[in-house]
Amino acid sequence: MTSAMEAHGLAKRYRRRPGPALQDCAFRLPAGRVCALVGPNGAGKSTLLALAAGLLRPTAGTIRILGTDPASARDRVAYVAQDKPLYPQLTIAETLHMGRELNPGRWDAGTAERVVGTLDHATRVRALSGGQRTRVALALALGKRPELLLLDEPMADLDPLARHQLMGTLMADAAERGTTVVMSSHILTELEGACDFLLLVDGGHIRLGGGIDDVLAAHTLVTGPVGDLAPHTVVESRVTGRQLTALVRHDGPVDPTTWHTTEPSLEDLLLAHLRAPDAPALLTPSAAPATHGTVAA
Ligand SMILES: Nc1ncnc2c1ncn2[C@@H]1O[C@H](COP(=O)(O)OP(=O)(O)OP(=O)(O)O)[C@@H](O)[C@H]1O
Repeated sequence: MTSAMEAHGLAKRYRRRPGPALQDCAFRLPAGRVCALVGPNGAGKSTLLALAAGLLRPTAGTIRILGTDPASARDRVAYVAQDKPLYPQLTIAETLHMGRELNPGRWDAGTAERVVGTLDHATRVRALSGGQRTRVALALALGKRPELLLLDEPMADLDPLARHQLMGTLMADAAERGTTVVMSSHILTELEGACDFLLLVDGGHIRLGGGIDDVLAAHTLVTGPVGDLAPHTVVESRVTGRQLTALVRHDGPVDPTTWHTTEPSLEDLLLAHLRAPDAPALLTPSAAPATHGTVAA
């Protein structure tokens, strides 16, 4: 399957920042997936999205977008940055007109209008609330009919109803067109139902990558007496009295006579990894980049 995004040894260092914001990132996002990009504040999520959009250049390594370099893919990619840059003096109608002019042959006026919803098209962008601006920025992005949609905390300033409605529009549109979506967010409930792929970035590194079902299936929540969990890899463990609770990456079945096991939720998985920064990284096969000399089909 073709890759929407593929990184090898990707690093980004900012001039006024002592350490790199991203370091040694290698992963692959297959085309057609809806990817949750998660990680704590300052992890490097926005940096990764800006590199993918071609707005930043890597300090080291490469990032390929839709099989080419980010600058060459720009027509096929839409990016909604956290600060949603729009022209404040334009009206909504003029902004949508600009979208049509900038995307000849691609522009989907119907989708853009649907995302704008009931907002008065004569209103200037500077008179819109933060959430209303988000609508207009998303309308520009979806109207472009991108093959890859990069969204940096897109729903953060929307009210719950608008968020629910816009997520519905976004996901229906992506499913219909087979758009690849990468969406960063701190709201796990927002991501859990919508996304089928996961990238966890922490401290500038990719900690987890792969189909959400595959990543979850690689882990087990274990409770039982304090003891040795070998040969399983313990991501995080806590002891309360004589009881041990652990998230493990299992190596074969976990002994049911000693341990009580349950499947972790996405939240269990992410929190355990964030609390245990030294746990080894995991990329499932679908997230592993092509090795040198092979080409991802
Ligand atoms: N233009 C810049 N100059 C210097 N340092 C920067 C710049 N942009 C980001 N950084 C730093 O790079 C690191 C990664 O930032 P980034 O914005 O990518 O994180 P993030 O995961 O998107 O965070 P958040 O969840 O808070 O939005 C942070 O330590 C940040 O301070």
